[in-house]
Amino acid sequence: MEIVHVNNLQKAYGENIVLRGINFNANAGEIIGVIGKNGAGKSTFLEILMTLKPYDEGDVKVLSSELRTLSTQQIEHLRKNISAVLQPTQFYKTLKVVELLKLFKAYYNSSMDVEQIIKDFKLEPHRKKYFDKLSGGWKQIVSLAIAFLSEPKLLILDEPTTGLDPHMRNMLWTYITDYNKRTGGTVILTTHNMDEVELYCDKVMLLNEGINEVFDSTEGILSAGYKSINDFYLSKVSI
Ligand SMILES: Nc1ncnc2c1ncn2[C@@H]1O[C@H](COP(=O)(O)OP(=O)(O)OP(=O)(O)O)[C@@H](O)[C@H]1O
Repeated sequence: MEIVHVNNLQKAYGENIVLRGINFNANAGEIIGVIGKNGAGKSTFLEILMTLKPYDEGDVKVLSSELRTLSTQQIEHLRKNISAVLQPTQFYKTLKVVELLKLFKAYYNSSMDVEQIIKDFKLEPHRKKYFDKLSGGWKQIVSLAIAFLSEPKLLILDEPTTGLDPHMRNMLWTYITDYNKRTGGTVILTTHNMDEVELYCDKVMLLNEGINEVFDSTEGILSAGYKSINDFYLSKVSI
């Protein structure tokens, strides 16, 4: 089942043409890594999928809805089935971690167990701390835990592991892959860590000069003769 379908997507900020014709699709249950150098347009692409940014040309279908044709109400409905963690946030100043998780559980009407989430994300020592007072990495972990709490069909993560220590990075990837196996949820993420892409992603989209220069399975790329995804990236992308 197709979860996302993108055809000839184009997006400019004024004179700066960032996306020049992206073709992309994500099927149910896939984990897809979007890679490319700083400023390539990865976040812009994810924000469009998340219905947070308008685009200039092309078709973008998410969970069978063509974004351009949706009313505000339909967009709100669609957003309930998508979860996203974009760049780390500074809100929720006055709530403790456990209160935040309970609040979002109620908001999403989620059947997930908050105590299990606290355990899975190693949040026990931080449960009574104010979100505002957590370190950057732990804020990110809490934001990720909240994203999973909605049991989304589509999860969009912008550099989810940046700033996490190796144990937390490992914990997050274990959670993502388990979630994906358990629920069949689709995950689209950006990262600059090519080892993670190689280990955990089914498919890779390389954004370069505004187009999807490569969109292939991780295995397909490796079987083309590259030693690693890092090797592939360095060969394909110039500074
Ligand atoms: N709101 C905005 N207004 C104007 N230009 C923007 C805006 N957001 C992004 N850009 C520009 O669009 C281009 C792509 O930015 P984007 O953040 O999508 O890239 P990225 O691949 O996610 O980069 P990075 O890896 O550094 O996070 C950059 O040239 C950036 O300056």
